[in-house]
Amino acid sequence: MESGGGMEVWMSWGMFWGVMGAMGAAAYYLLVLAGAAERKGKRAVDLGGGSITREQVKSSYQKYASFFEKPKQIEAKDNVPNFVDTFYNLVTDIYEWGWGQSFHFSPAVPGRSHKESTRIHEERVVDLLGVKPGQKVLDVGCGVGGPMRAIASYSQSHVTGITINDYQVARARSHNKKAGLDEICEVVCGNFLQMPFEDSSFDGAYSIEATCHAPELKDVYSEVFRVLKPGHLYVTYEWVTTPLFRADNTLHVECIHGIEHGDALPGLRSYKQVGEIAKQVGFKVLEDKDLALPPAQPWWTRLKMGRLAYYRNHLVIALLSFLGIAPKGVVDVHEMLFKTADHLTRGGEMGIFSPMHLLVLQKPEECS
Ligand SMILES: C=C(CC[C@@H](C)[C@H]1CC[C@H]2C3=CC[C@H]4[C@H](C)[C@@H](O)CC[C@]4(C)[C@H]3CC[C@]12C)C(C)C
Ligand SMILES: C[S@@+](CC[C@H](N)C(=O)[O-])C[C@H]1O[C@@H](n2cnc3c(N)ncnc32)[C@H](O)[C@@H]1O
Repeated sequence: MESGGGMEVWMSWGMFWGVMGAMGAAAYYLLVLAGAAERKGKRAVDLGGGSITREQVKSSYQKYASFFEKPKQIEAKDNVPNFVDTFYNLVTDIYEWGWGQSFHFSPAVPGRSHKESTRIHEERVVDLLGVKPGQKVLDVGCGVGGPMRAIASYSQSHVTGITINDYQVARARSHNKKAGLDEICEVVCGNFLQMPFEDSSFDGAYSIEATCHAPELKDVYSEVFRVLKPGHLYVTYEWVTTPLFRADNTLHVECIHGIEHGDALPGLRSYKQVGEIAKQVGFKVLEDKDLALPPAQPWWTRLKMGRLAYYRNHLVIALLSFLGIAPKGVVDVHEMLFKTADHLTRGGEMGIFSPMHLLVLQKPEECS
């Protein structure tokens, strides 16, 4: 009897430590190892609220969400840069953790990884701009500088990036230094609607999925026009609705509103509008086409394939938040991203939305 009882105790202790060990390993995997698209970059335990204090994350998220309540504050033009800055405080860490240092989409390239496809989409900008080593290039809305580093090392040009978010400036500078590119990559905190640069001072300019945040596209295009040297080029990848979008189709409208809500957009423009605005500003339009159209492979497959990982990420974030490691509001922010991933995927599948409408624009030579 006694020895049987001893055996039971021994077995239950064994099971206890076994379960504890398994839980510890699972927690280590979830919290430390898993989920980082860039393994050496952000880790789940480092997720924060950008320049916002931990305590303010929840209220900042609520403030962000309230912009879309009626009457929509997002419609007041002057509020937009501030609202976009708040958005990037909330999402920058999650983007880096779950996507990488390039905050944009790219067409899937058969046989290539996401990282390689991203790089190909970025290097295409250099090929289109035709910039030479040592020339000065402007990155309009640079994020944490993934594209800037790829473009600078591919072209050996000097790239200056501008972003409204000072947390991104710090992240981008730190990444530039780590990559040994800080001599040719510079980052400035500022508003691309009023840029702190001299007239006609850049040999080339580009924007990747950034100008969609401008309340008036003509304001940012006019600024790029001003700072670009005459005869030189501006390449932009625009978020637009495509010719398949129907304003009288409820499904389409809901999908586009979902994209606007989860991505801090004051209102998506149509593919037609972007080219027209460029012309109004004075640019010569050299190319105007949707890079998402076949034969390009779908850009949204990466988003769709990630679904399982997003559930795991949600679990990790909820756990970290419960343990007081991640700020409370991060769960809400992640949920918002979760929903927007769905809207973006549906927009891609229905063919009503593109995040890569290409414009190659030239400032006329006679403009001095
Ligand atoms: C150009 C913009 C951003 C484009 C993309 C970089 C981001 C758009 C949606 C983001 C994401 C959605 C789902 C997230 C997921 C739930 C999370 O677990 C991990 C991060 C995501 C994959 C996240 C990553 C970045 C996006 C793909 C806009 C804002 C103009
Ligand atoms: C989706 S991110 C893209 C970043 C980068 N182009 C990339 O592909 O990684 C959009 C960027 O535009 C910047 N942005 C939005 N509105 C801005 C404004 N008014 N002035 C300066 N930057 C702005 C954001 O801060 C962010 O860095």
